[in-house]
Amino acid sequence: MNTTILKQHTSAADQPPAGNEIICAIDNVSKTYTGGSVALDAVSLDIRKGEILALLGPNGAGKTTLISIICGIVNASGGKVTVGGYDVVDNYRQSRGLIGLVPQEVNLEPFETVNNTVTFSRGLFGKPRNPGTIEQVLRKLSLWDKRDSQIVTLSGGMKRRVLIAKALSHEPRVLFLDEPTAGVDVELRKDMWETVRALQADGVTIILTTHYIEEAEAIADRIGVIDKGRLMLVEDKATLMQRLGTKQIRIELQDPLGRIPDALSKYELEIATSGNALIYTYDPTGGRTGITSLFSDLKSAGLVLCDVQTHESSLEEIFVNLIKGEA
Ligand SMILES: Nc1ncnc2c1ncn2[C@@H]1O[C@H](COP(=O)(O)OP(=O)(O)OP(=O)(O)O)[C@@H](O)[C@H]1O
Repeated sequence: MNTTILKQHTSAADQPPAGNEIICAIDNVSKTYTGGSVALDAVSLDIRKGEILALLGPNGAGKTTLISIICGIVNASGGKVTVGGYDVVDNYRQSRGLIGLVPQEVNLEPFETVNNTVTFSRGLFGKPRNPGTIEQVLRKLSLWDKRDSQIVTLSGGMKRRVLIAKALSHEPRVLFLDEPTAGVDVELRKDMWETVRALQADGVTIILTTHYIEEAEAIADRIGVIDKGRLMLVEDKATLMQRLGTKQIRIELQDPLGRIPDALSKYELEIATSGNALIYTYDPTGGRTGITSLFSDLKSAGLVLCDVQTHESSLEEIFVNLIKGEA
């Protein structure tokens, strides 16, 4: 999978519209590790209550560092973060209590039972025992039938769900998933996406980091792109795809074409490698698409069509085009 590298890009559209409740505010956060490695450079981002935000970026971009600062595991070199209005440094206990963190690594006690594992995590947050809440969490993650099973007996997918159950055991309002599907097969990935959507339906705000553009495309409401410690872009997925996406029509021809006839030069047309098809690219947001006149001009030019297919840009194509455009 290609990773993405974008130049700085911010606009009024990046800011949440007024009236949206902010659950986590990240203001001008930087991090330089001992030894001089700059992991984050002036990152500002408001996370909206109830959204699924995907932070997309290549290896070493700074995603884990950002999550670790929000969770109070790593200290920022500069800037400020609040969760539910609590400063993550000055009011660590209150802010951390609102956060569930699902780490990248599966770090479970192999011979402990599912129920004990999740119950123990709740205790770490100083919350009183509440078997009813633990039952709800386990049922939500389809682990109730496995509550008395040892971790070692579970499949990889179930172990990942136990990690989520642990993170939800103290009833947080915000859930961070750090690379939830790194290295897992397609089926498990889709299973994880369903789990994430179900949690959102229950009112949990979800922030996930990923290398996979298709993952962001599949489940995120908003997408942030981090590269080399900078937040390059953050925007609603639908707006992003509409704003930057193009549509294409592939027109299969009865007879191969050597060059585009002069009468058609005003259209953005390419000849497909075989010569048996024309590709017409247009902006779906621009009002007039030019399709009607194109078809009429194709006919006047004596071209006989066999088939027509449409194609819309995927998020990956949008990013690749952006990179090409900025290069
Ligand atoms: N404890 C540390 N000490 C020094 N440098 C670190 C430390 N942790 C991370 N870094 C550096 O900070 C940068 C950002 O790393 P980070 O792990 O936040 O990126 P990431 O986007 O989460 O990457 P990945 O997808 O590989 O997990 C990298 O250059 C990394 O080498």
